[in-house]
Amino acid sequence: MTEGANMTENESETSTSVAAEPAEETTIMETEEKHPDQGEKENGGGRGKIQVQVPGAADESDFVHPEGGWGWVVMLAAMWCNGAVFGIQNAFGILFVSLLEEFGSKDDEDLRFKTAWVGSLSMGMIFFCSPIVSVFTDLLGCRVTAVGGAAVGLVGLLASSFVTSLGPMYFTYGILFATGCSFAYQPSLVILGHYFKKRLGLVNGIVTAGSSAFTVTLPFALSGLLEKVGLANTMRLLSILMFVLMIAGLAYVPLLPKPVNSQRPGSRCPPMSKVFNVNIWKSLGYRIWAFGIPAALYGYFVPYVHLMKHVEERFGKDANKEVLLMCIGVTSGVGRLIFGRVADYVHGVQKVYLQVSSFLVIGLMSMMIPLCNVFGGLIAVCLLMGLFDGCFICIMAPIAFELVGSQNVSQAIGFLLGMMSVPMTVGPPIAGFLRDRLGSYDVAFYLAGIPPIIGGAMLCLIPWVEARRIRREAAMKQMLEHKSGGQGEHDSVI
Ligand SMILES: N[C@@H](Cc1ccc(O)cc1)C(=O)O
Repeated sequence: MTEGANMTENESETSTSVAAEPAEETTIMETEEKHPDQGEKENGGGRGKIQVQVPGAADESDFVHPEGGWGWVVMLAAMWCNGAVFGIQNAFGILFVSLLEEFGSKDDEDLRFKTAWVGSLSMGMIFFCSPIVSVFTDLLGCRVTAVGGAAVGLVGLLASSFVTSLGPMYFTYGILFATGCSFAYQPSLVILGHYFKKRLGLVNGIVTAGSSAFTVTLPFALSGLLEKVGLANTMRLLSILMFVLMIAGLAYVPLLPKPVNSQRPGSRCPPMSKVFNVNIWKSLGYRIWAFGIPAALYGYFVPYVHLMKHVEERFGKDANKEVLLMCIGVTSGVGRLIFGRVADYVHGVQKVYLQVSSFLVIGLMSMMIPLCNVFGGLIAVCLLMGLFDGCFICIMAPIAFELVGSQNVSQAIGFLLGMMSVPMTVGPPIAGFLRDRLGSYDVAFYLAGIPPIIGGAMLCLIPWVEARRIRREAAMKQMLEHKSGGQGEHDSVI
């Protein structure tokens, strides 16, 4: 299906593209719970990141989305946001090498373990804050949240440039900068639903390609800068990206009317049931998914943090290591487009198998890293890793739709993002610890390949559980029909 172009009425109402939680002028649509098989029709292919936006139900039916105009400026601003936030995170491996050199002492036994915490805390915080950011976006609106978040991120990054040891860096880069990024990121996805309805899939695809574009270019820029101006000045220059992000946030002029049902009368807060939606937990399939995905991600951020250092150790300081990040960025972008489209042709909850295959390939590729003794091998590994990384990301929203139905999808994804923060945070320090103790990264990369395989195996239960649920529901329905039919006959006799 062409993005956006062939969306049905349903699809455009509940686009799969953006925002994890009901946010400003955004609420969960009060549509009827869809049968899991119907969900496929509504998910519109689910491009890009794994958030879902369901724009405000209030008067949205009367609201005509501009499908362009200022919306294109908003799209560019959101693209910048996606790129700046995840481009910097994805290129952490380059900063990591520099942090080791600048802050580390050769005799520190835990050098890589301690340094990896900086990047992994940062990546983890972005996800950890997700559910909280949704509430803020609800209360303060997209623009204030995004601009405020970018300002905090800017302060965090600038402060990091003045820091000369790891301790404060955990706070400035790992907490402050990342919290700001999280607050800037989520509204950038929510706001797209104010401007686009029919084209939301396409626009979201372009916006998420921002992360791939920055992942392709930033590593080269960072390496050049680190060499020429040093770590502190490089961070100061990176702050410019955050400054532009702040300005970009000003573009998020809200258009949708505030939904009447998203707040209690006389209160600025949404009702508790909107903040904590327990419906998602009723689906066993979702419960398996919400634990299987995080279980698969313990190794996810390990290559982003440690691959650059591993390449230096194996191929020497002059190896063109940035090319590897570039490969991941390129194929991840391509993967999002290809697999987003492939997902449209995969029936219902069977889409989970696409994610299972992604994890299998990502896991195997991670295990292949230590086996590559020629640089070309690593390039091949990174190309494949990126491709299936793109698949895993773009298939998230469609699967959430299948498992919990359109009205619960934003909560389902918001919670999942929060859960993902744990493996994202602990994976890289464990890999660093293994490298510190064992003298090479080999075991770390072998082990990083195991969680995706275990998590993937867990996900294989989902189609089976869902098929069983559908069978039971059908039997129940038949029984009820039978009963009410019998009742009718009885009544007529009387
Ligand atoms: N490497 C991923 C990081 C990521 C993973 C999951 C997400 O939901 C968002 C971002 C990217 O650049 O896009």
